[in-house]
Amino acid sequence: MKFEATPLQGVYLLTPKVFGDERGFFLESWSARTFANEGFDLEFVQDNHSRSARGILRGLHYQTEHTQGKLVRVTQGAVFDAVVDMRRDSPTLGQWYGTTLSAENHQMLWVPAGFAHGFYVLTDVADFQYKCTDVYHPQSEVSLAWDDPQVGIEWPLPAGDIPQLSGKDAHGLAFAEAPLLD
Ligand SMILES: Cc1cn([C@H]2C[C@H](O)[C@@H](COP(=O)(O)OP(=O)(O)O[C@H]3O[C@@H](C)C(=O)[C@@H](O)[C@H]3O)O2)c(=O)[nH]c1=O
Repeated sequence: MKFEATPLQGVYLLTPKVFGDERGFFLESWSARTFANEGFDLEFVQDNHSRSARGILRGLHYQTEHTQGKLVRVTQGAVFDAVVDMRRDSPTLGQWYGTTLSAENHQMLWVPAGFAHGFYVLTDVADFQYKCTDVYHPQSEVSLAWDDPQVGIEWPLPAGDIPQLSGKDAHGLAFAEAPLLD
């Protein structure tokens, strides 16, 4: 597994070692030992799997209580995955990072607690799977506006297109109004 730092402290792009043979491929998507060797002592309590159609954007989400670290990957299709630093004392507060995760590149993103997270689906179907370090806590969930101009995420949207959003994500909070995390 290759661990690459991103411009946002604590966020890592991971590229697993893929063993291909005549049967297909094999990879380790999570190994407590491998991550511990890289200095990540993680305990996951929930695994999630969503499926979405092309043009759907989920997010940007975070929880102010039971803040979740997420190890995210795509097992069918491709998405543009994005995170926004919501950590009050972070030198990169309000900055974003995005990358394409796909079933082909097998890459994963480690998103520590303290970030809003979302993704935009680039293929007809995308299966998105992720491990979380804390439980779902809808009472404290925040939807940050995907298109907040102050954050300025450069989503790879076809010109003029608006992504398909859930009701709550269509009314996401502006960054200036969104609660910050300690
Ligand atoms: C996230 C979640 C949702 N649900 C339920 C609530 C709801 O009825 C249905 C769909 O929920 P949502 O619309 O919030 O699903 P979704 O928009 O896919 O939410 C997810 O978005 C991505 C970007 C994230 O980062 C995740 O942490 C999570 O917030 O699933 C759970 O039961 N457990 C969970 O952990």
